[in-house]
Amino acid sequence: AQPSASPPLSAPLRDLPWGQLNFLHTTDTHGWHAGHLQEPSFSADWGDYISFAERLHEKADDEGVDLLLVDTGDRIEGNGLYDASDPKGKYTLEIFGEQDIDVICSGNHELYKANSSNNEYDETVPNFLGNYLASNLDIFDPKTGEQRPLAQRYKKFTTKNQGIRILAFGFLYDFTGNANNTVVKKVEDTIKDKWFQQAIRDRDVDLFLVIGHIQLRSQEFARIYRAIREQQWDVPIQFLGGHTHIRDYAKYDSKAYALESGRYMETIGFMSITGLSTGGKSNEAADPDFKPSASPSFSRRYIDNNLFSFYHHTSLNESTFPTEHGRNVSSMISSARKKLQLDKTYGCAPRDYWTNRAPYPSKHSIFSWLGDEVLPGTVCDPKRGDKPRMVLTNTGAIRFDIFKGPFTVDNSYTVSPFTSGFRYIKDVPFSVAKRLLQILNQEVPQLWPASKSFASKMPAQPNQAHTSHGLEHVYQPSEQMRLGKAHTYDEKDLTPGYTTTDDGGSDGDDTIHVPITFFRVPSCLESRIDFPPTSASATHSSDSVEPVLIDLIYVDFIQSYVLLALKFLGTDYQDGDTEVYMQGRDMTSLIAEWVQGHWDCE
Ligand SMILES: O=c1ccn([C@@H]2O[C@H](COP(=O)(O)O)[C@@H](O)[C@H]2O)c(=O)[nH]1
Ligand SMILES: [Zn+2]
Ligand SMILES: [Zn+2]
Repeated sequence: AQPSASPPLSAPLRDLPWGQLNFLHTTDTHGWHAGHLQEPSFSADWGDYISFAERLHEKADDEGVDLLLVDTGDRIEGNGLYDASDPKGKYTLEIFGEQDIDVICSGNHELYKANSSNNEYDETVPNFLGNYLASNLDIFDPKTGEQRPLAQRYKKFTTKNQGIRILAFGFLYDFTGNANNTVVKKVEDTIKDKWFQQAIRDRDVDLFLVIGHIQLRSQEFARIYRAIREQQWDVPIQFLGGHTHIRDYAKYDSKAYALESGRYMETIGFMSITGLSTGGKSNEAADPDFKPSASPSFSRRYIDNNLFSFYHHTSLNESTFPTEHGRNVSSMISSARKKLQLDKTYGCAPRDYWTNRAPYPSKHSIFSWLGDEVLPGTVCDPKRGDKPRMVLTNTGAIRFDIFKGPFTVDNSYTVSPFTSGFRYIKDVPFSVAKRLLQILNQEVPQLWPASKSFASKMPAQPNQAHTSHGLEHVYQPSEQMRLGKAHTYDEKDLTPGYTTTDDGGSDGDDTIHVPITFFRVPSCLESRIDFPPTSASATHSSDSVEPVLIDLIYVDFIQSYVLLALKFLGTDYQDGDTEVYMQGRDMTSLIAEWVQGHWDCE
């Protein structure tokens, strides 16, 4: 990380619970490999993570235990470092590939576009050859057109220090939104495959490791768990998941646990197991009394991704912590950011706008801002003029918050990275269109943003007033932090942050925080534009009369759901009735345009 983003917080920390076998886990990094420039809690970059992993490897080797690195996908889409380059991923593929990852798999985001899955096949798989697993994922080879596994289905290996024999799989949930150059086989079908059934019958295994871009409390993981347990009732199983962007830890049985490690480089998951058998390098040979424990112990820690945490967990400091390799990767990141001009400012936000930290609708809700200001100010296709129109978007199209202050090129991608354009159906009866939102919000959970699941883990507080909890502290280093002074623990000095409750209790987070309040948001929102006013003085859409016909505009990502909802309402619109609206525009460019026109920096 750059010095300006260095150690942010002098907060009380829980130590890492080291064991015989240890994991560092990342998931859903979505291009945030430069870390969070506006939030010190998450300000370490991928280079710092490389230093961290190298230092922990040294520690593991000193102690004679093992450390494995895992990544469970969604490495792309969500940050200028990936999305602003042409082609996308020009810098991040190489930056990410610098980390030495032992087991890795694909997320859904690698597969939305043929271009990005081909990148996996041509670059990421060869870079992690032998470690990239694709248990239920095929690709049509871009050169031959032949359908092939994206990577090997599973791997068996023995750990370096303890000699633990591990059989590992790498799954993706039953994703259906992929481009037509890949094939995702349903988990329930894959586990019937001969290769899988043979693999799980292997008796010379000390641990099954199932990594997946799959949430922990899902049918997919439950099916894999049951399939393994049908053959091996007693062998420990470690699951490492992702996709829902949350911190979570689930107990399937006393020898089977699962960890999910958040999103956007906010969290480095740490998992440890002690009491495993070590058939690969028999401890029994070295110690005739050695017995694997009847019930191994599992433990987890969610590390806030910042240097303060990294220094603490390595017992090192600013001068002793970074490795040459880590430093070089941090330089690669800052040079890529410069080339992409990610710090160029479009304007300055007058206040914070939250995805889930403010209720919707409200002054601080990013969705209120989008629906009330951005869309009305930007959605107009010259070929349709100022016809009354209604815009529908899924809230999942908005991925991150806006902080008060400079709004940069980078922020335009962190808020909305997707290249989905807009489409429309002309002259839809308003009597039908006005009923769409309610149907979309009730019937289409697939449209929910990942953060919806995040919010749904929190106690529902739909009517609770937004409390800022002094959020300024999260991204404004205190005097003591800047001076690097030691800090005595005192509750009133705690900073707001993640306070996770999971199947292990509420002691999983490394940094002790005061909680942040999260609010649920609907799946979709609508914006009504240029509706006929009731009187000459009317300025708000709520002061308008109902038009008879409107142009129904939506982001093309939700087209199939919009058409389905229209069918449900008794109409018969087909794909052929839809047309492109505002050719070449997407949410990223609309937001950038609106900010440039409305948010001055004084
Ligand atoms: O073009 C797109 C692609 C995705 N979305 C939204 O993202 C989630 C999936 O993201 P995860 O990181 O895998 O959770 C999807 O449900 C949509 O809400 C989008 O809006 N447009
Ligand atoms: Zn994701
Ligand atoms: Zn995902």
